[in-house]
Amino acid sequence: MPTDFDAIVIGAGPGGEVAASRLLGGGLRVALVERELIGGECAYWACIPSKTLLRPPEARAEAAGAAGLSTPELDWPALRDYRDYMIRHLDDAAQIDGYRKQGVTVVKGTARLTGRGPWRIEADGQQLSAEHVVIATGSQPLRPPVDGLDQVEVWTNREATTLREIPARAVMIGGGAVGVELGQFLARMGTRVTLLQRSPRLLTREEPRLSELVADRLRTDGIDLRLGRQATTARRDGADTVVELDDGSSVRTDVIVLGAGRRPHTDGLGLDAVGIQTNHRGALNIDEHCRVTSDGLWALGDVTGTALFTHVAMYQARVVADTILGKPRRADYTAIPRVVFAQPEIAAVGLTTAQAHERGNNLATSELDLADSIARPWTYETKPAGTLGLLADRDRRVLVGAWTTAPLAGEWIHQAALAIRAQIPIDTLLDGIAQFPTYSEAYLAAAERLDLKTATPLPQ
Ligand SMILES: Cc1cc2nc3c(=O)[nH]c(=O)nc-3n(C[C@H](O)[C@H](O)[C@H](O)COP(=O)(O)OP(=O)(O)OC[C@H]3O[C@@H](n4cnc5c(N)ncnc54)[C@H](O)[C@@H]3O)c2cc1C
Ligand SMILES: NC(=O)c1ccc[n+]([C@@H]2O[C@H](COP(=O)([O-])OP(=O)(O)OC[C@H]3O[C@@H](n4cnc5c(N)ncnc54)[C@H](O)[C@@H]3O)[C@@H](O)[C@H]2O)c1
Repeated sequence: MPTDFDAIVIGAGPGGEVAASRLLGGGLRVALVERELIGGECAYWACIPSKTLLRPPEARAEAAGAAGLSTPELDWPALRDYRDYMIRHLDDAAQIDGYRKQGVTVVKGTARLTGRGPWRIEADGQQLSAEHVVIATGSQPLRPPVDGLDQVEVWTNREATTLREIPARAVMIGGGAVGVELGQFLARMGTRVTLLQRSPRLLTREEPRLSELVADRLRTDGIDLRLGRQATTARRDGADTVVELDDGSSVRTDVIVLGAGRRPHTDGLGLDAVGIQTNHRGALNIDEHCRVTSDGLWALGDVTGTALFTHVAMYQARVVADTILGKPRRADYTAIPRVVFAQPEIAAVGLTTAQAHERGNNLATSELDLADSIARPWTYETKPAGTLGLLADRDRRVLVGAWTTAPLAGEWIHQAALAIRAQIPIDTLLDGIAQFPTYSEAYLAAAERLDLKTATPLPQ
């Protein structure tokens, strides 16, 4: 049966955009359906504005820490203007125009699946059919179960990243990447921040030692960290919001900022109508080619719940497009870098110690205080900070994990990412030559500390 398109991509975040562009490049007839803005959460309310906002306070702290420099002033209106420029003033007219000129049919509206064999969708009053449908609808913020949350001022990542004025006080709920980045940003802009983290440590998916170092950093920034704590209720008291915690204490604030995780976005997609179910986390199950079904339904990015990063969404989009275009490839999620853009940067890749033990690695670990071991921290700042941890498998003599918090860590973590993904022998790393004086020299120093001979007992 003839179809309107070869492929319809639902959702124009970073994942959907890469899929649409690659499928178009492969000569297919492509429709891109977006209910809000072309560019998705990442471009307007997540990665781009948050990293734009974080850079000036980072540069300011770096200047203050470099010899002979005085602390530059932060100019909030100028930073806010640049943030607005970076998020295109929430206007995607140029993007729509660009796609249409390239030959993509752009439909602005909420897409709903209405049938299969061939796939049919409805969006903006139009019925479209295609051989392939790619679902790239992203995720939405979780609202924690706090009584009275609807009665007080609450910011999700959207309000927080498009903020116009810096609040005097904020209660941040969640100590993951969003909580650490936005919490530090607000604190450095002068907000009195209280951060509530349900777990006993920050960044729960990372090495506990890294969580400890990050907590110390945030406390130095003046953030009141409440670990192992949750809000139970929130209420108004005059101009204040009062947040009550599960230990009986309370905090007065101007705003509550949510960074308590996200859930896959499948509401209203019409999955039931075509017999598709989500898994227990609300995500779409996919196979190694990112197929939801074998008859042309695909999914990628946050909606798959794989690892909620833009680089993962774009990687899956490349896997989907190549497979549709007849060059099948399997997604391999080994060694995805995980960077939190705090100051100093926090970066990790591969397995944590607990994960490595679970997988039966014969594990060797090392931890390096960068200032004790290499020169770059001292030429970089007067009070050098930074730590690198390595995890290696003794039997295979390869790295299986790395974590660090240090200046520019988001850049040089990629050496560990490549070493882990390509299983580069430790002996090659031990024979490596890094430019002097750079942070990259830390890898040799940390690798030399790995005890690759004796077995470590498994934790009890
Ligand atoms: C504050 C914050 C900061 C972040 N910073 C980073 C970072 O620095 N680096 C990083 O890698 N990741 C970061 N992330 C995560 C990153 O934003 C996501 O992983 C990424 O946006 C996922 O891309 P996606 O294409 O899957 O979905 P999205 O970017 O969420 O895009 C999905 C699109 O689908 C549309 N849509 C949904 N349903 C429908 C429908 N039925 N019909 C039509 N359109 C629909 C939505 O409107 C949206 O535009 C951050 C997240 C947050 C919250
Ligand atoms: N730099 C980056 O790449 C970057 C930046 C921001 C976000 N992200 C992505 O966005 C996703 C969402 O980030 P996130 O930080 O919102 O989620 P997250 O799942 O990483 O962390 C949420 C944290 O909130 C805590 N929490 C949950 N409910 C709570 C409650 N009621 N009270 C107190 N604490 C509570 C959890 O224990 C958890 O540690 C992440 O998966 C991350 O990959 C990436």
